[in-house]
Amino acid sequence: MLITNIKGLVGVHPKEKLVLRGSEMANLPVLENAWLLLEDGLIKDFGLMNDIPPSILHLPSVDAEGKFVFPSWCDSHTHIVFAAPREEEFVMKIAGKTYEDIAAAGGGILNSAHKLQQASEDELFESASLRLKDMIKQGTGAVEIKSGYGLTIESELKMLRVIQRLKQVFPIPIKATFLAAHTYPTEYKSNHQGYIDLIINKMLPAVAKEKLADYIDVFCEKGFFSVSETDEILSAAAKYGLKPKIHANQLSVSDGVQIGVKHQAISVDHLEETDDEVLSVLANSNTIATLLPSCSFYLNIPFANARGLLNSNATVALATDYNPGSTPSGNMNFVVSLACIKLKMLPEEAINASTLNGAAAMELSREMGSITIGKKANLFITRAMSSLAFLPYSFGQLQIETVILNGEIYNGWL
Ligand SMILES: N=CN[C@@H](CCC(=O)O)C(=O)O
Ligand SMILES: [Zn+2]
Repeated sequence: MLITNIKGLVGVHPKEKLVLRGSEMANLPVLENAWLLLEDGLIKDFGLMNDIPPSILHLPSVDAEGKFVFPSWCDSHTHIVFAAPREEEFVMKIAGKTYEDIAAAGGGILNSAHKLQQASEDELFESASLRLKDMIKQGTGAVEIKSGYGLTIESELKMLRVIQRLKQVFPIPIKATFLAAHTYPTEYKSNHQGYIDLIINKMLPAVAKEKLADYIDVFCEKGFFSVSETDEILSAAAKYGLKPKIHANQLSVSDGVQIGVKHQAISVDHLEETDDEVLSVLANSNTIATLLPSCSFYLNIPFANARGLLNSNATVALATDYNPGSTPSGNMNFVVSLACIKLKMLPEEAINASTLNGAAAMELSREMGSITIGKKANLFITRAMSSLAFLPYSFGQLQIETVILNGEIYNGWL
């Protein structure tokens, strides 16, 4: 497929650029008045319309006059396998209850776990597929999905098998993360070590045997998993080659970021509570700071200090956190808008954080995240737009006209 007359071909990073940090993130290379050639599911070549080789002019082509072509969004933090939404908690929040109040009253993650334990693998697969299709239509072309609503060995494995089926069926790269350490099941409320032993001695070997996970995650937070409990779980997971991507500093300052960096986490995610120590630990670190501004928006909690992280030369990615409790939305376009409006990221920084750095937060940036020859042809074409900044500016409005996956137009066929 040939795409011609592209007003702006966005994110033409060189092949060797696999992640961007600090001030580099403001550099988003855009080729104006360009063509793009896709072949065998990959990006084959691109250039300026003035120099288009006559030998390719006969190929079937899409005219993108006035439009921008972006690499697909890479959403590196989601929980899209769940049995039921939780809009009753939404109403409780409007009436003044906090996320912690709801969790303490048996709502929250335990509520989702209870419902998921009753659901069949097929039901979970169907509902997660619908969510994933919606995300793809909104421009997402690679995704990470976590377990963590099972909390028993059977149900955690059930969730991970659903993610494995999604991997087999969907035409986009998917990474699976094992998050049994999401909260303590009621029966282990006063026996934390009992649940940790279950994770370490029973769940981890079973997950590893079936090769069901790419990463390990822990919700390191007051009232959930302490820093030393997180340390113990990450050490055990390392024996199975599972690298961490952890939840840290969402509701309070802890040493969650420090413990993640100690274990060479791929990413530490949330960081709504970003103190100076977090900034200095992540400065120049290889661990990516993944920010989830639609979670802050929905829960009315602080927004992460993205500018502080960028000024500290950290590596910042953006993701949705799509889940039924804290972020019932998988729309990366909205995340990019919020990053500009609330995190004060420039459009260029927010787009890099949602493409190349999002891919890096799933160890996918050799194949995804930029318009680079040889990468997967997962991309989208916008409507005609006046400029690049129009996309985040027009928040809540879908500017995507055509989604292309593996070099083919996606029609929501699945
Ligand atoms: N914080 C932990 N996990 C999810 C929320 C889970 C839930 O409320 O169901 C999050 O990332 O926000
Ligand atoms: Zn999360």
